[in-house]
Amino acid sequence: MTMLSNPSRKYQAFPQIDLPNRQWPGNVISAPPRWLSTDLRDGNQSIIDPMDAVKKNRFFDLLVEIGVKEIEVGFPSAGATEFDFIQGLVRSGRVPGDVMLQVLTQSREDLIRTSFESLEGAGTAIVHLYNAVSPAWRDIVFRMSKDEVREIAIHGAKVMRDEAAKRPDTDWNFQYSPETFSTAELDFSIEVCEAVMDVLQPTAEKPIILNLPATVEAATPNIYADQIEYFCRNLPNREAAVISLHTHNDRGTGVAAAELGLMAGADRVEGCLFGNGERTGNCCLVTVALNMYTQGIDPGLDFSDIDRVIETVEYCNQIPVHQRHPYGGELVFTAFSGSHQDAIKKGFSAHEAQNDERWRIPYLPIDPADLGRSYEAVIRVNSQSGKGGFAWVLEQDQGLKLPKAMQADFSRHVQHLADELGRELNAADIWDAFQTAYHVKTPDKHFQLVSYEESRATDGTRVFAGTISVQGKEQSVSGRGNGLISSVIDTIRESFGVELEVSDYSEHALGAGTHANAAAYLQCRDASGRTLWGVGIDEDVATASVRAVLSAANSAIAK
Ligand SMILES: CC(=O)SCCNC(=O)CCNC(=O)[C@H](O)C(C)(C)COP(=O)(O)OP(=O)(O)OC[C@H]1O[C@@H](n2cnc3c(N)ncnc32)[C@H](O)[C@@H]1OP(=O)(O)O
Ligand SMILES: CC(C)C(=O)C(=O)O
Repeated sequence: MTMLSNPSRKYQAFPQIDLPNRQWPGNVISAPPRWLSTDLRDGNQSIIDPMDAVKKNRFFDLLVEIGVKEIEVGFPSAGATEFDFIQGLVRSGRVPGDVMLQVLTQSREDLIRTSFESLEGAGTAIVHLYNAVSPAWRDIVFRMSKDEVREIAIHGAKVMRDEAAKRPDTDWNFQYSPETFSTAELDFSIEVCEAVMDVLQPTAEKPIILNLPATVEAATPNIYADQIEYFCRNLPNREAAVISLHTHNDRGTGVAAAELGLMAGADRVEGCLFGNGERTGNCCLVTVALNMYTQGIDPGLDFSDIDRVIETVEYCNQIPVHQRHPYGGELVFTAFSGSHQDAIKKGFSAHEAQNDERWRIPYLPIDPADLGRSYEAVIRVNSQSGKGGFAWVLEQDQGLKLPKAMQADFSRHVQHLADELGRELNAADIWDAFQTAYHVKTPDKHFQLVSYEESRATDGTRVFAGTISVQGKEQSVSGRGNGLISSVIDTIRESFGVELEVSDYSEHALGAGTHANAAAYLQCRDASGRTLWGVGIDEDVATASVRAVLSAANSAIAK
């Protein structure tokens, strides 16, 4: 079996839409749409084990919590589980006053009646009627003419109207979907929708929802936008209709199609959290909402604890959210590669220094904190990582701010360890490698600081006195102020024969919560001209600087 050398024998390009002077490319999304979650219907009908009432209730509560106001809760005529859940929900009193339940039904009399019965007692609700309108469905599924297919819709609308009239205590809203809209003739879809409107008599005050599905996504998203703009321009009595989008993701552009559809004039978006749904899924509501958020628009949906949302969605659907799913995936705030880590680290520093909230962190389109994620997870280190990665980890974990040149030196050790272990390095691996590389944990044969005392002279300069040892031989060291490092270096040359020449030195205080108060970094050359680094970490700066000298001396004798 091979792919076709000439696929045009089997597949044809989707025709362009004749839409002169299309407006949507110049439009911007400036306000959130009405959102409808179809997780409990389109999402539920697409999973291996449809949700039981416990899962459906848990999902429903989550949707209410994040702020979804229109929720398609099921397909009541599909069976007792669906019907009982919907009726149970209505009777439970758990549906907030500003949330509307929606149910879906084929345009068949008995199914429509069952759907109304399932909502008995609801304060307000939407009944959603559908039938497919495109040529393939007309020819293959229904084997009906256009007139007969239009008649299915008209008959369904009449049953809806009559069933609603029998239950005046509920505020009924009607939704109609010309299923397969995206592959149907536009004028025929309009004709069918107009016929449904003739029956239901919507007004601007009490509009009908016309939901225009890309039941199967068949073209680039600009074509869908053209279809929506064409529909909006040519539907008579447009003001009596809420135009709703329901995209699928067969070509991987379900979100893009919904966004362009909004630009083309739609008012409402249907979809599922994290894009669950038939085949490749529905439009992902999380992505569309957070795309808006990153453009400065409040989407009216709250994903500030996105991990909890994911936990519930994964539990209910029994499908994991992909690690790279926009905004929610486990890896989307993680940078492995060195240049990304470097840029993110610089971005966070610049962000801390600026005095406004403007978000300008390279590689991160959204602040992870807005979604309840922590910065700690941002940078991870493996063999692809550069200096920025471990420097960030050492700074976050130990408070150490390594000088640039020392980062380059330590980089060799990290690279070596990552190659050797063949896995991601965690913070403990990096700290351990650092202590080994710079002899922070000193074995017996190395230079040790045996005892020490730091005090202040009357003029305020720091005075240090202590004892160092190597291989059992002890020697006193002392010094004050800026001369301390050179006096220790002189001592280890004269007493132990180890030559060091200082080329750079820096120190800094360690932040609150770290295990010591000061860190000192010393760059030296040994007798053969090799560059060595020493690091000292201690309660006070003087002791840290002495330790840095001993650390460099240990590197000299270890080499
Ligand atoms: C695009 C979507 O996602 S639409 C939602 C789809 N969701 C579901 O189907 C889930 C729930 N469905 C079910 O549980 C069942 O299919 C039921 C209960 C609705 C109906 O079951 P059944 O009566 O056994 O029939 P089945 O589903 O096979 O329906 C096929 C018949 O319905 C007709 N039909 C399909 N859609 C529609 C429609 N929207 N309006 C009218 N008739 C329709 C078909 O032409 C076919 O007719 P035929 O038997 O004369 O050839
Ligand atoms: C019923 C409709 C809205 C649907 O699910 C689809 O066309 O995908």
